[in-house]
Amino acid sequence: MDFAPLLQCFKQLSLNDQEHKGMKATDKPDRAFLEILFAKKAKPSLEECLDVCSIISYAYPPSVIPLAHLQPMFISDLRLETHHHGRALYLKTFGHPKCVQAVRNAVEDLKGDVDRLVVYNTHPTSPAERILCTRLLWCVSHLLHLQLGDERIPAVLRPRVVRSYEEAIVLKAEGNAVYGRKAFVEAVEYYSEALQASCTEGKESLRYDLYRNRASANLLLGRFEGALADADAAIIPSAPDSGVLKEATAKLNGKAYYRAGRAAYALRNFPRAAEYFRKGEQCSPSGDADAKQEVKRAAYRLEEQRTGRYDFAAMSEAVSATRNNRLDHADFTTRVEVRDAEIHGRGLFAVEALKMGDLVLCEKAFGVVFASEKIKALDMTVNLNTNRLSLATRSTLRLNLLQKLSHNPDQARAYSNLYDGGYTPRTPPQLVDGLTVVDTFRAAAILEYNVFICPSERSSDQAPGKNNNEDGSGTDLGGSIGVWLLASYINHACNGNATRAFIGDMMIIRAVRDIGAGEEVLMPYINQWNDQPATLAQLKVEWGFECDCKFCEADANTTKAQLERRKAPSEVASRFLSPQPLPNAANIRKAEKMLTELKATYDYVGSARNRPDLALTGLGTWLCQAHISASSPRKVIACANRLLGDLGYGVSIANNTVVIDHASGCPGTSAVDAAMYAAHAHYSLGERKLGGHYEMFAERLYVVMLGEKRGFAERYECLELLRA
Ligand SMILES: C[S@@+](CC[C@H](N)C(=O)[O-])C[C@H]1O[C@@H](n2cnc3c(N)ncnc32)[C@H](O)[C@@H]1O
Repeated sequence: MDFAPLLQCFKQLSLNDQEHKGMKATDKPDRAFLEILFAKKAKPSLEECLDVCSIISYAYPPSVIPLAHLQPMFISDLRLETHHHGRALYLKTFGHPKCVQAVRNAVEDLKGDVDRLVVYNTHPTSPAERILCTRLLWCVSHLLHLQLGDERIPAVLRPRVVRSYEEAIVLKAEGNAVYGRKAFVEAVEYYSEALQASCTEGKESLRYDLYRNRASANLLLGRFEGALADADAAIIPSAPDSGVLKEATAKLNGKAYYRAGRAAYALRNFPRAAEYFRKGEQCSPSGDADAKQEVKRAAYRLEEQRTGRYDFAAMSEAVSATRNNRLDHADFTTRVEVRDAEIHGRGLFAVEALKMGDLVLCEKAFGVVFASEKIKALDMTVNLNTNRLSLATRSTLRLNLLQKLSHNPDQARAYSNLYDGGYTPRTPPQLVDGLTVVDTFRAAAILEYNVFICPSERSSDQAPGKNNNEDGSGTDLGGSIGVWLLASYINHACNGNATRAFIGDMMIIRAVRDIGAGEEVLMPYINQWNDQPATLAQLKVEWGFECDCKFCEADANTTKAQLERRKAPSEVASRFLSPQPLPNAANIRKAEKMLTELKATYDYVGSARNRPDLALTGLGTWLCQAHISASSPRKVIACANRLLGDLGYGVSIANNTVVIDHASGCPGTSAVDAAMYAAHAHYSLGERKLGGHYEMFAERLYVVMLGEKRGFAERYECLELLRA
């Protein structure tokens, strides 16, 4: 579908709006109208319903000036299409919030003037009440939500400030009540208010309770950095030496350590998590069972992190058994590091020598949205800055990430280090008035250069040989999609030395050939290496660069006359293969002739010179299969070796040993198939050792491409009989 006209239309609308820049709005709603519009149970208006598209407007930098230094302003000062830099607008909501794409409510300012406030970039699953509820006060510059007791609230709007210990107790009880109803955002607010109040000397136990409770609510909201800080603050440093009080303190500390451990675990700080869980375990005389379990779990993660040893079969099984593709595993990153790259900006480099098939990196998604997940429809996002339009999953991922970043400043900083396509100005995430200010425009730009498409469950589900759009490459229109922080530093090469596969939200990157210590890790962003024009066009459009790898260089050196000569035999071969012809002698002769003609149009196929086209590998594969049908194992072996050669894998056999040089191979199902045809032909001739060498190579390549062995035995089951 061509979205260009739609995009153009949005751009034009935005330009039209610019004509009113600096003017005062003349069509402001009055209070009576707003009271009806935001009455309890009021239906969304037609205008609100038509707002089915989120528009990322022309970018402007976020406000990073603390509230104390902003000049107050009023609704009457607002001007159309104008960013009121350096100003703050204090508003109080007075309607019932509605959530239609964005969250809306009626607001009034200090003079009693009214208007509608619409907040975008909220998560689609957050109820409107959480975002613009009636008991909140807002300052609008960037949106800063002020607690009721906040002294920055102008006196006229300021509600009574809770100061006494007794009031703090009431607030804590209210917090607990809303927590019980799973209203965790509100619970955090109550606990925070109570914390402002409960500063009375000698009442510290209330503070510990409040921090501990807030840690729990923050944990459930995914605000892990806040949860960790709260849980830390909830740890009671000194306890009486003995007696009931000692026991009670240990119990409370056990809870605090447990929550701190869970937050650290969620932040993937496994050593720290393990430490907290261990301390939690020690708080109970018989050893807390939950904490014990968590100590064990953290130990597994530490082991994965240290050794890179994962039980991929079990991970894959877990995805099927639980239907949960968000896996609980650590990252393995010790074999690589980020450095300045020759090709472009930063890249990822091997810090030790790696062999073909070795794990380069295994990483859990920083953020991911699976197509299979029920997404409350956010239909479309149009980015006027990058001229891109994204659908369901990508829009949801953007909102998820914004939530994660704005509540976890350290994670926001890690995300903000990723490539942003040269976005300016580069405002780093920073804490202003206790909030992490995230430049949402830049965050969206970063997303566009760093997303990977992933399969719904795992790479091995894909039917091998099919170039379906679930291989972690290419453009998506609503498919599963995610961001992997470290993998994002990997630069592209069509003939890269690594490739990626997925199990759930874990990205598994393996070496497709040996990689020297200090060598840059490169992988193809798009895996359709046999369609060069499409690949290059996509790289240009999506990632903004032209590839100059060895393949592309060879392609660029291919003359027009050569391409012209290749066109006809390539088309003839494609027609011959679709539908697959009968494997009789006449067709075999025909295929051999076509293959010779096609190969004559290449200077040199394989060995990283020219990428072999689909017709060529198709003919090679068909010939192997035809000779299997004709029970001609020697011919199968010859054809399989030729196909492997055309794919860049040099095969040599000496002293009853097969050596496959994979230094310049094009990894793919065709190569795995070819090796397996050769393996089974040798088995059928009783040459078990030679067959075994081919099979080992095939299996290794299969795991490189799909991340695990699952499906390998089934795929080659029919050939298996020959080995017996
Ligand atoms: C996911 S980032 C890779 C990391 C990036 N080089 C960095 O400095 O953070 C993707 C961007 O890297 C650049 N890039 C990747 N591979 C490249 C290549 N082969 N040639 C030129 N630029 C490349 C492009 O600008 C692309 O949009």
